[in-house]
Amino acid sequence: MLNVAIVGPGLVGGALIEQLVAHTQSPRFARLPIAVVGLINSKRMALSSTAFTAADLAQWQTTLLGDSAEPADLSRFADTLSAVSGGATAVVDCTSSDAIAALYPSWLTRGLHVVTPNKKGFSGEMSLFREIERLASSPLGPNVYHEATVGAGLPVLSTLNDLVRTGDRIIKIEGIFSGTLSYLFNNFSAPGASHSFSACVAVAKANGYTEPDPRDDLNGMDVARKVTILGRVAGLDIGTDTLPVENIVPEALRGVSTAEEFMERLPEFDDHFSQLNKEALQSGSVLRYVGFVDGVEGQSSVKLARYPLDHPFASLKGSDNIIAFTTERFPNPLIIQGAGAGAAVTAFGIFSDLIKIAERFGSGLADPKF
Ligand SMILES: NC(=O)C1=CN([C@@H]2O[C@H](COP(=O)(O)OP(=O)(O)OC[C@H]3O[C@@H](n4cnc5c(N)ncnc54)[C@H](OP(=O)(O)O)[C@@H]3O)[C@@H](O)[C@H]2O)C=CC1
Ligand SMILES: N[C@@H](CC=O)C(=O)O
Ligand code: NA
Repeated sequence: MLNVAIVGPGLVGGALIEQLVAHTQSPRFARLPIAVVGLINSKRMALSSTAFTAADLAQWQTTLLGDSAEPADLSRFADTLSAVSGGATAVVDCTSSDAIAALYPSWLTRGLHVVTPNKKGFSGEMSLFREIERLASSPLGPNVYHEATVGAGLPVLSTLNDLVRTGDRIIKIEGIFSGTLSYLFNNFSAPGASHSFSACVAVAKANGYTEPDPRDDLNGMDVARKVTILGRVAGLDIGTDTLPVENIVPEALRGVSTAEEFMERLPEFDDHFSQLNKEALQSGSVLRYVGFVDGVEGQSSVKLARYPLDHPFASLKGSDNIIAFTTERFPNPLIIQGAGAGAAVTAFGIFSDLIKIAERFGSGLADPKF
């Protein structure tokens, strides 16, 4: 049995719970049993010594967290999880919190596996990244998987890891790494497109593509974090503090205090973005927000660029990401493309990581008991 505890069940964590419930109810997956044993948000927590029932999980907001009398206490949450006997236990961090990412070493030290779509632990302080890597490197010790941190559920990090571990040399990785910015520019910057910039941002937010605070997408930091993660997995000493990052948030909007105020005031700047777009279209190009990992010259960057209409980046659809790996073995790049944001595809990436752990550690083991 693989026991799963979810920190921060929001949009993505909620979709994961739905997928896990469908899994537990399907006889096809009986060989890979997964049980949800804990949930915690910033206010409350719920833990079960025998795994939550599918009926309770179907209404987790009310039945499990809403009705729980237990205040959130991350330290007691981890203590209880590490006392589970029977099976392996994975903590899934579905927050975007730096403070939660800083707890991964303590969870790993207690033998808890970590799976997460949260980019902070892998793109923040290099010392934290290295500590996580060190603790996850012991052959029989706990695992860390974070496929959903880049390209949501697309198999980007598993592919990169396989290239690196089999001795290929990464020359460059370039692409469109943000579902939000892909959706935004695919719909805003195309011949004949008539949507305003702010309206496209509002739809990306409503579709669940943006970060909890959409300024993290528009200021380039979300893409910078992904470029950092790719670079570090490829073995580069790279960080968001030194990476050149183009922030497309207009100067006058950078100081607003809340995400709500930012969204309210964004339409004031539609003319500014229309002008940028007009200039690109007049030169036979479209605008696309791109990231670039340079494995050779150390010139990685994140920026808004113009691409001619016949370039593959110019014809992307929806929230698609496109990631092109140029390596010694793949001088014509190995390309991965598909939806790079949204709750269901992100939860799929987390779930597929959990299945890897269940295959290695969980099957055939006893049911959970605290
Ligand atoms: N949306 C997408 O397409 C993708 C998202 N991701 C990543 O997935 C993660 C989750 O995103 P999303 O689901 O949209 O975010 P949400 O804001 O919907 O959910 C985040 C949850 O985290 C909880 N939380 C915040 N701080 C804490 C804390 N200190 N302790 C416990 N719980 C906490 C919040 O709880 P409360 O309500 O109590 O504050 C909330 O339920 C982010 O890291 C994001 O970058 C990655 C790939 C794609
Ligand atoms: N906000 C991000 C979500 C996934 O990482 C994006 O738009 O790509
Ligand atoms: Na991915």
